[in-house]
Amino acid sequence: MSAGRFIALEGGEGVGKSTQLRLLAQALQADGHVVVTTREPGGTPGAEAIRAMVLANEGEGWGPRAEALLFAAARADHVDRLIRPALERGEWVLTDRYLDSSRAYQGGGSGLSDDDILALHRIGSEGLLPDRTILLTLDPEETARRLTLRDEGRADRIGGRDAAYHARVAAAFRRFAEAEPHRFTLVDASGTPESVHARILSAVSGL
Ligand SMILES: Nc1ncnc2c1ncn2[C@@H]1O[C@H](COP(=O)(O)OP(=O)(O)OP(=O)(O)O)[C@@H](O)[C@H]1O
Ligand SMILES: Cc1cn([C@H]2C[C@H](O)[C@@H](COP(=O)(O)O)O2)c(=O)[nH]c1=O
Repeated sequence: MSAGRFIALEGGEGVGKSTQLRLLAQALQADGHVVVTTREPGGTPGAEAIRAMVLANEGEGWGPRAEALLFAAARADHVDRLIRPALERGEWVLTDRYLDSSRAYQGGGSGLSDDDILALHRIGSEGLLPDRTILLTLDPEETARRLTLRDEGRADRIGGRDAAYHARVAAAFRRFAEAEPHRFTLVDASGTPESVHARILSAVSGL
């Protein structure tokens, strides 16, 4: 059996991660691979329950530390019950967000240290990292246009944070990608879904 591969799609709100995850899964399946598609927070019943708690607009929400712990707990369940078993079966796992979202949002956006986020990941998920992380980048104006068309002004608790928060998130993603080029590939998310898909295919061709 060939080894499984683990790919994460990352980036800010509405850059096209879910759209590209679907297209990549279809291409890999057409190539004969068994593909598991999933998302964070979520992917298992426990992690989806945490998703509902952290993203709901009702109630007073969570402080940055509680939020980071909840995302790490959701990830621990996701890794333990879905991601590792699929990789051990030799399947390809494609996830819409993973650890670098915690580093960018709870770290870059909310001010927790990167060391603390990585410590939670070591404890929760034994530090499991993707084979490749595709960071989709898009200018804020085009992102806003896509989100307005999709959401018509509705946003969840984190998506609804102000522009300065999301600018810090985007800057943090870029810093990580520049600091860890062996792990990240930056992909321009502008243009048609098909043209972005072609860039992603070339980014994963080495796998
Ligand atoms: N290349 C593209 N050009 C124009 N519109 C696009 C493109 N890719 C995706 N879209 C549209 O933009 C919106 C956001 O895309 P999508 O839901 O895939 O983004 P996302 O990054 O997964 O969002 P979120 O972070 O909220 O989960 C959707 O309405 C989608 O149809
Ligand atoms: C994994 C993860 C996610 N988030 C935030 C990012 C988004 O605002 C939501 C997820 O919803 P989407 O449909 O993927 O946009 O949660 C976060 O803050 N930290 C994380 O670790």
